[in-house]
Amino acid sequence: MVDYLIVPEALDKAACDALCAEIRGAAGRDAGLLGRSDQKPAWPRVRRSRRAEVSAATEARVSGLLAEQKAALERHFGVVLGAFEKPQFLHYQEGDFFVPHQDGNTPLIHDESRFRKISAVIFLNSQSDDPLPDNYAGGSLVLHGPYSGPDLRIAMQALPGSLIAFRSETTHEVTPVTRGERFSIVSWYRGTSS
Ligand SMILES: O=C(O)CCC(=O)C(=O)O
Ligand SMILES: [Fe+2]
Repeated sequence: MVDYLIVPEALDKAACDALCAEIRGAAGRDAGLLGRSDQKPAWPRVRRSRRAEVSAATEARVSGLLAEQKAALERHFGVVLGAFEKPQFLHYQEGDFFVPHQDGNTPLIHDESRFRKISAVIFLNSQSDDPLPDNYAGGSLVLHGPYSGPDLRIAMQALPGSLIAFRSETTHEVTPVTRGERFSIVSWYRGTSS
């Protein structure tokens, strides 16, 4: 079993469309690992996507939304959460991907990521095999089963505006985008001790 929560329509369609347009037009750079900018060259075999620099107003709006969701996530996962990290605004183009990984909260890696308890992803546009200019194919967010059921794979349905939350130690990946552009927002809620 994989423990995850779907919050439908955390953002409405108009807000999603505006965010996609802003991300597409914003300056950006390769998204590093752990959001670090000191990894040069980028890690093209592990992850390929662009992290956009959106306006302060947009970032504040999304941070407000993440703050609003905190209580529901605490209830669902049975954890007490502290602050969340600065949201990242991601743009994947054809061929972009993120290999299977964990975002944090694993005992093996003693870095900043150990403070992450819950990962949140907000989808901003739709995945569909029916080609339309604002949707994409491929680019599935897939959650992997735990040690007790490692073969399990759960592909999340990308409905614009829905927020997906899962424990940060859950292995997950973004499969390569095969058509179009994919837009998402990610952030991580930390525990209370950091
Ligand atoms: O873009 C996504 O759907 C998820 C990205 C991700 O897994 C990450 O940034 O850690
Ligand atoms: Fe991730």
